[in-house]
Amino acid sequence: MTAAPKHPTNHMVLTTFMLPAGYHRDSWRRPGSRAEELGNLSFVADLTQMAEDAKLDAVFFGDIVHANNLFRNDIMMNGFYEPISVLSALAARTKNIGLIGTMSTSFSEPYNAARQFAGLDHMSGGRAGWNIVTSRDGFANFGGDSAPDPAQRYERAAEFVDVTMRLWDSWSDDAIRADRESGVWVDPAGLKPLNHQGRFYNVQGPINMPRPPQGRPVLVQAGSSVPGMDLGSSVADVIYTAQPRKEQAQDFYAKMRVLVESKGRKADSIKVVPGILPIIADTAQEAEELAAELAGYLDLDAGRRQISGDLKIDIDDIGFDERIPAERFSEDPDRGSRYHIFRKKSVEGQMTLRELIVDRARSTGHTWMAGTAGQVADAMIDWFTSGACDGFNLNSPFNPGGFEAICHKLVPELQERGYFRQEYEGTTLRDNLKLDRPAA
Ligand SMILES: Cc1cc2nc3c(=O)[nH]c(=O)nc-3n(C[C@H](O)[C@H](O)[C@H](O)COP(=O)(O)O)c2cc1C
Repeated sequence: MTAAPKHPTNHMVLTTFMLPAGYHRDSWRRPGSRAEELGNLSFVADLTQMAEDAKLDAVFFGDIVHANNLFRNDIMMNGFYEPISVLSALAARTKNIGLIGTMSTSFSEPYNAARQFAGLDHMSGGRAGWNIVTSRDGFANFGGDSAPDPAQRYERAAEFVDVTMRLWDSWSDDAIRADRESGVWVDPAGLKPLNHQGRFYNVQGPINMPRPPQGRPVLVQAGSSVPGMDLGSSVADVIYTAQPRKEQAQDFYAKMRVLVESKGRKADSIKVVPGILPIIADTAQEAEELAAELAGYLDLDAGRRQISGDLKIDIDDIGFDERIPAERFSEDPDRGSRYHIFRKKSVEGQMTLRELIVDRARSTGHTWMAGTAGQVADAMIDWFTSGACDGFNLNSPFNPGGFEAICHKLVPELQERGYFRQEYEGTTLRDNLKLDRPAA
C-alpha cells in the first residue's frame, strides 16, 4: 500500500516549457511575436518575470545540440538559449522561481555537470533543476555517428547520474568551517573522494564546490522507453511526459507510481507532470478562431516532411485530406512513445494528413485545448483530481501573448479555485515542490 504523503499536496505543480519562439510551430510569424529578439536576454527575462509573478514553480529550458530542424524551417526547439548560461543570467534577475535546464548525458561529463548545476544552485539560492536527457540526435557534432540504441544511452546515463549525485554528496553539509582563528576554511574530513571506476567514467572526486543548497538540484526526467522509465523511476524527482488523453495519463501515472515503489521509493517522492498546450481567449469561439489562425501560419509541405521524418514513413503520395494507410505504420514499441501517439491519432482517431500535421505542429503529442481560461482550468482540475497527474508543464502556444493569457488568466483561475498557490511557500525549488532535501 502507498504510504501517506509526508507533505500533503493540495495544489498543482506548474512549470513552463520556455520556448520563446512559441510551442506552436511557426507561431513566431504572428504579429507581435518578438521573433527578432530570439537569443536576447531581455525577451526571455520578460517571460520569466511573468512566470515568477504568476508564482509558477519553475521555468524549464529544453535543449538540443544540432541544427537539423532549421533545414526544414522549424525553429521551435532550436537552441537559441544554452540552458546553463541563460539560467545563470535569469538567476540574477529573479528571486523565487525554479530554474530547470536540460543537459545530455551523451555529450558532457559528470564532473562538469555536477559543477554546473551545483554552481547554478548556489548562485540562485537553491533553485536549480536538471532535466536529464540522453539525446536522439546531435552525435555527429561530438565525434560520433548516429545515436546508440536506447539501452546503451541509458546505461551511460544511469552511471552519469549516479556519479553526479555522488559528487554533490562528496562534501558533507557541515564541511565548511571558515574559522579565522585556526585558519581552517574546510574540514578535510568532510570531503569524500569517490574513486569511481565504472564502465563509462573514472572519477576520483571529490567535487571542488560545497554541497548545493538543495543537497542535490531537482532531477527531472522524461524517458518513456523501458530503460528511460527505469532511470526516471530510480532517480527523478519530477517526470515530464507527453500524454494526449486523460485515460492514457491515468495509466502512465499509475504505472510510474508502481515503478517508483518497486525501486524502494515512496510513490509520492516523484511528481508526474504532463505537458498541456492551452489556447486561451475570452470566449470559446474566439479560442477556436485563434487555434485556426495559428494553424494558418503552418507550411503544410514542411509539415508533411516533418511527419514523414518523425514517423520515418513515406507519405509523398498521400493527399492532405487523405489518411495514411494503417499498414504503413509499424507496431514496434521501440519506435518510441511519440511515434505511437501519432500512429494512434491517424489509425484510431482517423485524422487526415492535414489534421495530423496541424496536431503535430500544435502540441507534439501533448494534450491541447482551445477555450476560455475557465474551461481550460476545468480540464486541468479534472486531470489533477482523477489521478492523471500532479500538475502540468505549461506550453505557451505563442509568445508573448499566449503566455500572458496563461499567466494573467489561466493561473489566476486556478488560484481562485484553490488549486494553485497565491505565494511562494519556500525559498528553494524543493521547498516549493514539497520535495525532501536528500541527505548527503
Ligand atoms: C516535456 C519534455 C521535454 C523534453 N525535453 C527534451 C530536451 O530538451 N532535449 C532532448 O533531447 N529530449 C527532450 N525530451 C525527450 C526525452 O528526454 C525522451 O528522449 C523522450 O521522452 C523519449 O523517451 P526515451 O528517450 O526513453 O525513448 C523531452 C521530453 C518531454 C516529454
